[in-house]
Amino acid sequence: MTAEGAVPEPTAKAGEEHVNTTRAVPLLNIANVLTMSRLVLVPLFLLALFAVGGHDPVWRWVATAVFALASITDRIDGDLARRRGLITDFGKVADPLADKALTGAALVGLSVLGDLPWWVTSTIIARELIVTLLRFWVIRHGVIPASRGGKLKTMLQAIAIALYLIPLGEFGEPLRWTVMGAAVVATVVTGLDYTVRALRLRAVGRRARGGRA
Ligand SMILES: O=P(O)(O)OC[C@H](O)CO
Repeated sequence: MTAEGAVPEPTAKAGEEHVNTTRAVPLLNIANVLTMSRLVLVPLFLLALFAVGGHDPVWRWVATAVFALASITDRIDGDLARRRGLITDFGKVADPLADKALTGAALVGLSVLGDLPWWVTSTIIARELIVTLLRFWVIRHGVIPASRGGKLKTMLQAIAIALYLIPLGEFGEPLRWTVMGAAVVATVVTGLDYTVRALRLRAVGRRARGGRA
């Protein structure tokens, strides 16, 4: 990673990984600042979630509001980066990482409080960890940005988590389970898709380097 990020070649299609980078973009730009602010909101969210034993309705609403605010930055930073030409390699790596920190913290918090089964949390965190490791494994060949499926997965996770955070009582159970079920399926399916993308990118990169790793 260099001191500055870069925008993709004009020929690169949106949502596809690419090897080459060209025009320099300052790292300290509004899109990246928003991405980093998502990370700053994670401890604040956890403080609100665990306040007064973790099941106080008022604090659950506060935790939901902080989580929603952090999730909204995910929409805004991506849009700003695209519209203002602020896409950087740093942003492509940091954006999914910030999302994973937020969703990971929320899932573990909900499981610790006994509100969400651990198998859901473990499945999602295992996928996020594997995809992150894959991204770093192939980084010398290029960056794998978030795909449309990955963005949809993150949105489903955020809605499902919000439904668990909001004190809906037992009435909310069917809705919670439906959305969380869809989020788990999207998480696994997109994880497999990224695995294929990483292997393909590595193969192309190795061929370009004459067979070297
Ligand atoms: O599925 P990933 O790892 O590409 O993550 C997607 C991002 O969270 C979308 O902002």
